[in-house]
Amino acid sequence: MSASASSPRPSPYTNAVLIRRLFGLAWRYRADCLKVLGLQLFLLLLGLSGLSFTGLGIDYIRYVLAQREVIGPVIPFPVGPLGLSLPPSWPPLQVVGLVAGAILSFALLRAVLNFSYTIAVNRLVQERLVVDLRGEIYEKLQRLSFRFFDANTTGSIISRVTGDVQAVRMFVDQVLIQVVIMGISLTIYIAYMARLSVSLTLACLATTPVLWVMSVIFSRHIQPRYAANRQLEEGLIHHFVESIEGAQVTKAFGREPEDRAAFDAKNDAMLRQQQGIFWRVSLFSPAVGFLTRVNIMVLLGYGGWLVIQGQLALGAGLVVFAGLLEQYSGQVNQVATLVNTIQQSLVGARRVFEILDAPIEVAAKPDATAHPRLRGEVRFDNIGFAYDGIDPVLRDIDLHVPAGRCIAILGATGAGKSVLMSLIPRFFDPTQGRLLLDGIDARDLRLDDLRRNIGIVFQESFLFSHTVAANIAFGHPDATREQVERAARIAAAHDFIMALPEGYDTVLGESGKTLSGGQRQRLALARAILLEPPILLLDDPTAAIDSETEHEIFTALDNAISGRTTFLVAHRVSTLRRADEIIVMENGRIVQRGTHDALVRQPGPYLKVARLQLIDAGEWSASPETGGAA
Ligand SMILES: Nc1ncnc2c1ncn2[C@@H]1O[C@H](COP(=O)(O)OP(=O)(O)OP(=O)(O)O)[C@@H](O)[C@H]1O
Repeated sequence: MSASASSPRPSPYTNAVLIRRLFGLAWRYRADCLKVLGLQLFLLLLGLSGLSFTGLGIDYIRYVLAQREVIGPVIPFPVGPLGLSLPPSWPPLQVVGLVAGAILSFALLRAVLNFSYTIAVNRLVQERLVVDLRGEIYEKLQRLSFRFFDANTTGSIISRVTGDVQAVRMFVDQVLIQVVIMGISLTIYIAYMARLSVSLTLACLATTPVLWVMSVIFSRHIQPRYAANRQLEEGLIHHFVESIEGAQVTKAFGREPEDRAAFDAKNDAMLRQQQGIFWRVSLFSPAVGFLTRVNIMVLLGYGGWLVIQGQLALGAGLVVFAGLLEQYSGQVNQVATLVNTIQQSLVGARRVFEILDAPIEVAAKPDATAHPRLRGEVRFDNIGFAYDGIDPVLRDIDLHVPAGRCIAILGATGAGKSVLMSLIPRFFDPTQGRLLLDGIDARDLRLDDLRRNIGIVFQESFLFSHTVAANIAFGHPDATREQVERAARIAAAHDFIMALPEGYDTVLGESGKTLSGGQRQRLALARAILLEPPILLLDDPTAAIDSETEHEIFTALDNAISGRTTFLVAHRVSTLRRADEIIVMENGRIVQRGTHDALVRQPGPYLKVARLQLIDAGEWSASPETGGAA
């Protein structure tokens, strides 16, 4: 569900706003649009020329027959458009051949131009507009905060980047260009028909207002259905994504039949909804087609009478008029498709603009100062944070960490440890108080500078489907193989990497799924270490690692950590005691802080945790009050 869709305020995306924005988008490609339009105009002129020559040919044949007194009295020598005259001295067969040759040449030229037109349109929309728009959305998605991704499902985002972008491009090639072409060609057809006979033109086009009324009614009915359709498709993609990601859980619990039934229900709902659209479109198109056929009926009745009365020529008059009316009707028949496409593209455009316009909550100030290298001093100054702006998950956090200190964080699940750490790289901004780095408000630092100074290992690490070496060097692509290996050794990853089929050049499966959880974490550690950042955030990085390997990693990490400001979420006392200071969190507050030795001497949550673990390890020798921990 999109952020704006859930908002009680009316959507800012009215049809007028969307159309204006789409025009703005097309304006960026005006040179290509003009080229496409020019080609279409030329095609139109060629079509008209072919038609005029057909009329001229018929009138010439009629003239020859009249001269030979095969039909009625002698009629004047026919004159073509723009006063063009056929050579009167030529034998009739040659003249007819000349006319046929001209018509053939026009048709050939039209075929070549049609080909160029198709290429030009494809280049405009598929090679430029769609590629640019997808790139813009991708770029925007990278800058959007985590709050956006919490509010929008993966399915919704995927369907916007794929289907909705195509709907936007349809506005350019199938609506905008078509409307201009339609406008120009209908004007030319009407003007040409009116030049032949004003009364016949008025009679034949009498059904046009009915058509416009029908189009407006159709638009009003179909647009909400397309919007609902996109929502249903979004739900379907969301189901797909979740069922692929959660395949293991579904199988483990034997829930495949229920999963299949849930999918079928969504699939059916979408089918029924699409059928609703299909029926409406299927009814509208033939209704438009029928109206345009009525015109032909009028033409034959009234136009035929005008010819018989001698008020209209047969070839250059009635035949050309019939050809023009046919072309006119063909264009008007497109109205059904056009109205349908407009509604689809408006729905798609709204969904694309919702992403492009989504506020970037975490952004650097325009006058943010450059600080390529921080020392690493971190101060939480009376910080509070609430995801929803109402219920705080962090309260009154005051914490000063001088550069180079290691702070371990202990707390029950949901205590706020990860949120606290996520404020340092500004994944979120505090809703109260300030975060200072080297004494500077984090909001005054350039965002990329800030993040390049921080190495992070999350609870669960994401790896890309590149080589092991490329994953370790992700934040420092120019690193040498020696640097990569050194980081891997510190993270206790070198030995298992060397056991992989291609060592450091082994390409990992999707999201690193071919590795165990502990192996993935060690690669993520190596990735963070390689950056040599002044600030390291380690969010329970060894949760998936056995205690022996954890010990191995932390012995090696001691080197990497020393001299860096480190925030380390851990649950094992053996790890916590390595820190310069330990903070204990409960319900979003810091409830205890101090060194391991100090904390085991005072009653409180740390003592409880430490006592249990140290007793288990056989290291607890006396009462805590006397500092009995080993
Ligand atoms: N994206 C989110 N939207 C809303 N609330 C969230 C979100 N992420 C976490 N929370 C809530 O914030 C609180 C703190 O979560 P946090 O992840 O910091 O806990 P934690 O101490 O790191 O726990 P754990 O040890 O289980 O990782 C929890 O109550 C959690 O439900």
